[in-house]
Amino acid sequence: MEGVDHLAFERNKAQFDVDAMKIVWAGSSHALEVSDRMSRLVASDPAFRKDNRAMLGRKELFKNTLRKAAYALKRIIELRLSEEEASMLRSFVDEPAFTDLHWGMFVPAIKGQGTEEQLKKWLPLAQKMQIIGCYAQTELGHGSNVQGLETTVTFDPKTDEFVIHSPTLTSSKWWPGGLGKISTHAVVYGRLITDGQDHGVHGFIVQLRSLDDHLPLPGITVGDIGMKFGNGAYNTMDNGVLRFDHVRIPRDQMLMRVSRVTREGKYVQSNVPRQLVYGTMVYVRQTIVSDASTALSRAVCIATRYSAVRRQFGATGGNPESQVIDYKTQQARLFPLLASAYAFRFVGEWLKWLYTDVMTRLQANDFSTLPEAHACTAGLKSLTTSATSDGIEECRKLCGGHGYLCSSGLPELFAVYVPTCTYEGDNIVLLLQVARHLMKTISQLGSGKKPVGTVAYMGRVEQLMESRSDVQKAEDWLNPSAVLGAFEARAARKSVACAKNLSKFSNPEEGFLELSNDLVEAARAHCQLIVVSKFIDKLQQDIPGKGVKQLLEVLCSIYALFHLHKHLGDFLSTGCITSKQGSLANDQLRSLYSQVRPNAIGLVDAFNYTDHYLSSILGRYDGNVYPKLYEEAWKDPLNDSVIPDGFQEYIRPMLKQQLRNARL
Ligand SMILES: Cc1cc2nc3c(=O)[nH]c(=O)nc-3n(C[C@H](O)[C@H](O)[C@H](O)COP(=O)(O)OP(=O)(O)OC[C@H]3O[C@@H](n4cnc5c(N)ncnc54)[C@H](O)[C@@H]3O)c2cc1C
Repeated sequence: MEGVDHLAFERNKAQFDVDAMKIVWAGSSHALEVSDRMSRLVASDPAFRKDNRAMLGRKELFKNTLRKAAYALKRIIELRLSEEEASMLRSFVDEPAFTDLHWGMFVPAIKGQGTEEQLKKWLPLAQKMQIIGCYAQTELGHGSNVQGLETTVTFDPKTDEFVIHSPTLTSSKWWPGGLGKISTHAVVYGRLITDGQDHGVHGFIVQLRSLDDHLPLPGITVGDIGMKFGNGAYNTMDNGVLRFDHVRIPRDQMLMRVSRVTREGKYVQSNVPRQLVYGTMVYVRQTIVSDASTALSRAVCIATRYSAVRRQFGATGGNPESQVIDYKTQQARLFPLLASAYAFRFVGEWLKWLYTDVMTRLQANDFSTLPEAHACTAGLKSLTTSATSDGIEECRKLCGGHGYLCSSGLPELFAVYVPTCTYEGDNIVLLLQVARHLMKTISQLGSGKKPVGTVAYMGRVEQLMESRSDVQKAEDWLNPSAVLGAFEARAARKSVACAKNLSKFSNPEEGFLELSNDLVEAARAHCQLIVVSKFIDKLQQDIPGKGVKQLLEVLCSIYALFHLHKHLGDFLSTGCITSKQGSLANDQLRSLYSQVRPNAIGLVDAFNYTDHYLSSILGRYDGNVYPKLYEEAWKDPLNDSVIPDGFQEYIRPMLKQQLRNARL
């Protein structure tokens, strides 16, 4: 039935002001207004259709992406959209494209690493898309280990140029998005060599293709690296391979904000501190954390709506069967993910603040918070993207068999999302960086250096090593200080245990390698503490709207207690809580799930996603799932004919026992 809201009875159960929650989710009334307007603009324009994406061949799929990118830019210009509106519009088009790397990596790299003159020259071209850029760092042989990159960039003082070369097969650039077929330019990372001396890896702006006929420039071999995981998904992106054969670029195309090469070929550090470039990394990782909340909330929205529609078992006395959302096991899998989506939203919001704070301090030559900010963005990127990838897959399972259909929207969402665990820093490598920071923090405690920011709790390490939770009944776990105390003690104790074990090794690096699993766990505990504490901080703010704050408190407790329950071994083995207190936390969780249940649909409606953006029959706003699933099946190309192509040649001979004579 068209026009009927099959989930109206669920929406009526909500005990809070959904519109007010929409504002909290969006970040402000203004952000909600813009995102609502942009998402509707995209949804109502047939040019942005994407429901057929999983069935398109690679070439058609890719061409379609190019058309959408060009059309989006046309609309942005026609409607004179602001930068904020344009970026929202692009995100609602919801198709990975070369533009993501252009805006998300190429432009920020120039902004972060270029001099004033370079900004003046390159940014206007990039902003109008008169040039299209990508970010070419990773090589076939090296990704995580950036210092292992092999591309050479040698200064030639005779011509005042750099010569870029790929000396080995493994030095081929491999993976950069937008590189394969589209980018005209790239920020290329290679080893800078002047006068025979290797100065390590630096960034250079390199033109790859002609701006007239798009052919690769002399000495450049470039192409796409091939199909990737899933249907549709990230195959809309032209991840590329690139080789240089002694390609020459002018000297002023080295990104020279922090170091430069003079006309005479001298390598000099500028008076701009090297740490400034870390600002870009903090920015990029902060957007990845915000995107994690978006991807997870999409999956959760689909799984929650479908769980309210889907009924299995339990029909009694002529009543319908039970909605699967009423099963406690379904709630215990789904609601922590719902809570995580909100938790990641708020930690992402906080990271935005952190980025501005870091930048302000950097401008004032204050680098004191930088190592901490760097470690914390690395850790949060790792934690949120891993949890989101696992969460999307869990949502697919929560939707049973139908979740496996592309029309559920979940397989493509998963396939698009999972590489986030790898790019912008492999998640394990990042946690190891966090662990290094934690170990350094502990080693400096004795020297009187006060830990700042998210490691400030380490300053109370002596007290945290001794503390005991005073939880006596289940409701005590609703007290934020009880939760914080347990998470801080667990994180501190895990780190201290690692530091103690490390000190037994005569060679610290050997110890670090040997203990890396424990170090990763300590880093994870630290990052979970950050998410919990930022959620709690958010709740200290004035949050208007009937029942909004109360529900957020419920979600915050679910996030914390779910992790406490999941990692109970940590909390018990470090002696932060007793097994009785662990079991009280579990009791409290059950009660919290019951409080979410009537509000579940309202809480996912608050994400304010259009059906176009969700692209899921199971997650339709109106809950009209079955007729639409049935309709969708008939659209599959296999159903174009009643008898499939291949029947006469292969199946008929089988049925008629004539395989021996068949031409196979
Ligand atoms: C979809 C996608 C898009 C990408 N886009 C771009 C782009 O636009 N530009 C670009 O330059 N690059 C891009 N990349 C490349 C990406 O940044 C790298 O793949 C990433 O940095 C990981 O490096 P790697 O592939 O070398 O993995 P590896 O480092 O080889 O990882 C392999 C395994 O080794 C483990 N490992 C590695 N080092 C350590 C260690 N020290 N200790 C313990 N374990 C370790 C890892 O955890 C992992 O399990 C993209 C990648 C993907 C998948």
